[in-house]
Amino acid sequence: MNLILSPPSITPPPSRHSICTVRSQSSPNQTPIPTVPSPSLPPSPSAPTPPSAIIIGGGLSGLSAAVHLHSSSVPFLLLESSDDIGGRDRTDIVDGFVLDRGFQIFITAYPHARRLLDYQSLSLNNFYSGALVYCPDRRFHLVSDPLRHLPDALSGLFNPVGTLSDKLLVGLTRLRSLLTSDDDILTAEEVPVLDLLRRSGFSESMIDRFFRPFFGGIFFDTDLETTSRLFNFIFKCLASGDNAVPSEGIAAIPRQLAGRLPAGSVRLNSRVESIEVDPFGSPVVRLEGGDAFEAELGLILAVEEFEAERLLKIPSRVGKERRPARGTVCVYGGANRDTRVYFAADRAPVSDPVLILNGSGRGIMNNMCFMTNVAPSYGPPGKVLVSVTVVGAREGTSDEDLTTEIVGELSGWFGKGEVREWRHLRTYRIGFAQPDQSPPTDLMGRDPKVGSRVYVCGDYWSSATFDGALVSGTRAAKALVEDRVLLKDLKSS
Ligand SMILES: Cc1cc2nc3c(=O)[nH]c(=O)nc-3n(C[C@H](O)[C@H](O)[C@H](O)COP(=O)(O)OP(=O)(O)OC[C@H]3O[C@@H](n4cnc5c(N)ncnc54)[C@H](O)[C@@H]3O)c2cc1C
Repeated sequence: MNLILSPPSITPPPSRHSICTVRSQSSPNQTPIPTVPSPSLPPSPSAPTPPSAIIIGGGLSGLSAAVHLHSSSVPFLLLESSDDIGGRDRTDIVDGFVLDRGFQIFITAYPHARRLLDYQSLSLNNFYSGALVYCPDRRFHLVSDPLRHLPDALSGLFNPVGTLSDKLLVGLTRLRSLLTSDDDILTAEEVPVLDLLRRSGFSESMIDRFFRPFFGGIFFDTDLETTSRLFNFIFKCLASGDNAVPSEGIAAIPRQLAGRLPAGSVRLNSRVESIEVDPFGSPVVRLEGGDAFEAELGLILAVEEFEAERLLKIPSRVGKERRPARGTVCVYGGANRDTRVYFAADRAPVSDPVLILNGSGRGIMNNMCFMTNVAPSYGPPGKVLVSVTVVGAREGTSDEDLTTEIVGELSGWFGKGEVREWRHLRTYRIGFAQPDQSPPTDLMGRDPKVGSRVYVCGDYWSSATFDGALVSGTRAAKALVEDRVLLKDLKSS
């Protein structure tokens, strides 16, 4: 059944029987889950529970929706298919090293994150404001934020990472972004980042040595096809905040949100197989295995774009041309691909907490970093965590070949003797890192309400950033709460 009903209407649902627990069809020993029966499930007479909203997906968007519902006293159940919350923001501990599932940087100036998260308890560790660029001359050159590292910026004015005028242009772009409101940035006329940079007057060497690896690493898009709106938004956030990682890894962010939720409101290992609508007009979600939950108060779909399309049975970008996916990422909705390789070393050849970019035009590494320079907690005492990012999942290359290639490149950068002792820890291949964000985009966020009591959120619904995911989840939950208030008013009038 197609769940996208247009236009959405708010009508009081017919009165119904009492709420009951669902009967598990798959595992009789499982603890009963509070819900109401779907049309095909006979109502159980036991354990009446109050009606609730359902959230599908425990990534940042689902969790921020959950936090808002909870603060609005709307009971809910969050269903997450995997074995933990966090979605794309998860962290593993391997041999005492803290490994984020893909290199991720949290920008403290993200406007919604600022309001929602408690930064102090995340114990953030900042990166150097700038980057070290490995250039075609086989040497490292520093690009620095002049407002935070003036002496470094001055001494780098004539280095080969772009021209003097490029460096002045960076300052100008920084100033312009700070003077423009977020709304204006997110709704401005848009072009691909590459066009914007060329039109702005940046030289090809500045683009190739700095912007391509830097923003290409952020968007997993070294062709720089991503929208200029997102570029300007990120540029502004970088100019007004810090790049950081929590001491306990990126998963500390979703964990903080989950920590605010009532006990029992999150159910893991619960993959939603389908969504239906019951005779009362309530969405009913059915899990793999047969359990069903009625979303009497509303359903918030907080899954990846391709999964939302599967569950809603329609393309999410209705009325918009479907953009070709990059590389072989088409199966995931035009998302970019990302591969991460971690190495462990006894000492880091660079001691600063700086991101290192591959501006040489050679090799497969896009950027790398000695994570323990940024956050010592990322490694056991006396050890260094090295992380390397390659844009694209490189599916045709085995882990072993990839590691050999990267070790060869690192040896060229730092010397064979330095790299010889590094030990491979783990490789993450992430087929779906981010949705395609090339123009046309709607980064202000689309209307989360897509049907009667059905709301959608997720990074693809606004911007593929932590902030975009968080803000879209809050918006979906707000829409659900507002509809409930309207519904109450209608009932009482
Ligand atoms: C490697 C990598 C690096 C990144 N770096 C940055 C960065 O530096 N800065 C930045 O701002 N952003 C970054 N991002 C983007 C950011 O992580 C995402 O935009 C954000 O986490 C998306 O959150 P979400 O809730 O929209 O989706 P997700 O995190 O994908 O959450 C969706 C959840 O739904 C669950 N789910 C799916 N289907 C079902 C189902 N049928 N039933 C139940 N549950 C289901 C999934 O298991 C998942 O937990 C990065 C992403 C990756 C992968």
